[in-house]
Amino acid sequence: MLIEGQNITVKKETGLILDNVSLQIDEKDFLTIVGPNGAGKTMLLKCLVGVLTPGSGRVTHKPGLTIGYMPQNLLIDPVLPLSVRRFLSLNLAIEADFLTEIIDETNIPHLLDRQMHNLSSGEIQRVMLARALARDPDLLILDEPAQNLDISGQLEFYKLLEKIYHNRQKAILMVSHDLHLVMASTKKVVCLYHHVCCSGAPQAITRDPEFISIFGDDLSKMMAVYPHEHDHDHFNGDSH
Ligand SMILES: Nc1ncnc2c1ncn2[C@@H]1O[C@H](COP(=O)(O)OP(=O)(O)OP(=O)(O)O)[C@@H](O)[C@H]1O
Repeated sequence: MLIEGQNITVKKETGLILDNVSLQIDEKDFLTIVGPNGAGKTMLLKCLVGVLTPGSGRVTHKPGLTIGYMPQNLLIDPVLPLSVRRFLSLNLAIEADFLTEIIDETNIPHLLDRQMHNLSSGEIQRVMLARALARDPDLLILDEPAQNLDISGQLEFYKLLEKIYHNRQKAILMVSHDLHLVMASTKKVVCLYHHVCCSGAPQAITRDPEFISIFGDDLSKMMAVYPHEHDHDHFNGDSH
């Protein structure tokens, strides 16, 4: 077990945001949290990371757990000069060889001398991912990492994430609205709407009545058809 959240409850003046949410992340898990806007996904990640203390409930970390957290938004002061190179090592003691490995893996060597506030959304996400990886985390936590990217940027980012997952064999916990794009790599999906509505393997969850009632039948069908096992080879340019 890497993180165990038990009966996490968060109340704000606006109402009950997390209601008795329990969730466990194990080694090598690839877990994606889905849910409508305002469902409490970011709040749950913050509780699990430990930057927010829930009103009640408990979060337990494996002793010595290292987390690489990639938040939803990075606020960079455009007046303050901050190069990518500097951003990557800010307050971190990293071995040069390891940093170079990560820079290559996330395909950002050409960005090192650029200013953070001049990067495109896709470039920022790769740099943020590199920064999260620089701590050599046991668990990578990403909050809607592809939200500002166009469809090809999303595909590219999730492909990179899948490569990192396979290369490093570390756990990933992610909030994403792009379940159709991460179905193939995600091992488990948790559908959150203030409480855990349903959870399970992505193929199974898309048939769950609670999931369908939240996301609609069309989306569920779209996701359900996306992953399919290949029991045949492709010839003649057939690319399905
Ligand atoms: N500090 C706060 N005080 C009061 N309410 C808050 C606070 N932070 C978040 N909320 C509210 O809690 C609810 C859940 O917010 P959260 O950001 O966790 O949702 P989310 O599921 O991540 O949404 P999205 O998909 O839009 O990012 C929202 O209604 C939000 O307005």
